Amino acid sequence: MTGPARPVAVLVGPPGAGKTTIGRKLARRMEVPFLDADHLIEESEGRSIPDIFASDGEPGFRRIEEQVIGETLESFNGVLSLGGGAVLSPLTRERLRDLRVVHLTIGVAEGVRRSRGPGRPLLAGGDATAKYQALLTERSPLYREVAWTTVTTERRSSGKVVSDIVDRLESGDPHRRRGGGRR
Ligand SMILES: Nc1ncnc2c1ncn2[C@@H]1O[C@H](COP(=O)(O)OP(=O)(O)O)[C@@H](O)[C@H]1O
Ligand SMILES: O=C(O)C1=C[C@@H](OP(=O)(O)O)[C@@H](O)[C@H](O)C1
Ligand SMILES: [Mg+2]
Repeated sequence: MTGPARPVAVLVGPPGAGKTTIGRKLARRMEVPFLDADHLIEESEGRSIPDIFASDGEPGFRRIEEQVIGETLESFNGVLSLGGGAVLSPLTRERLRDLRVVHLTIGVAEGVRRSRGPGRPLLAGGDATAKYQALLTERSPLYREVAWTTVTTERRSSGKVVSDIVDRLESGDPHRRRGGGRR
């Protein structure tokens, strides 16, 4: 008997940590499908993320995000990358419990640098570093709460990061370090 399809891995972490980039490469490496929650939201709404923030505000965006992630987690069997703020929802955190959740980390300076541009309304305007730092302070405990494993992307190529994640998923050991076994 087979249970319901479950995601192979779910990627969480702050903006610019590399969830979308690494998630796509991880899926390719593992030969499973890839989905990005922000893309699913844009598709189902027919609007861009900045447009949704502008017309519905952050609370409106969070409601849509929670619903889209919930639906996807029920049926999807592949790699799913979430948006950086998805873990703010207690219901989403509950739904992530017992899944292979990969927490990608990044330092403030590099995180800010990688998150520049019009696509991320939460960090637009004002002091991006202060905003990013505040966001990390609020969310770091939440990322840690849902994480099965944690991997840094600071000064590391996406290929290396993907290899680490694959090693951990395949061995079932969330603390496995490369070099200690199969490469
Ligand atoms: N390991 C990495 N090293 C350097 N740059 C990266 C790395 N991973 C992602 N990036 C770059 O950082 C930016 C943000 O990546 P993205 O995958 O959109 O992050 P997220 O989805 O976590 O916000 C992109 O320009 C991407 O090319
Ligand atoms: O951190 C956040 O609250 C957000 C992060 C974005 O996704 P990425 O983390 O993929 O940039 C996107 O969901 C939206 O702009 C809100
Ligand atoms: Mg992303």
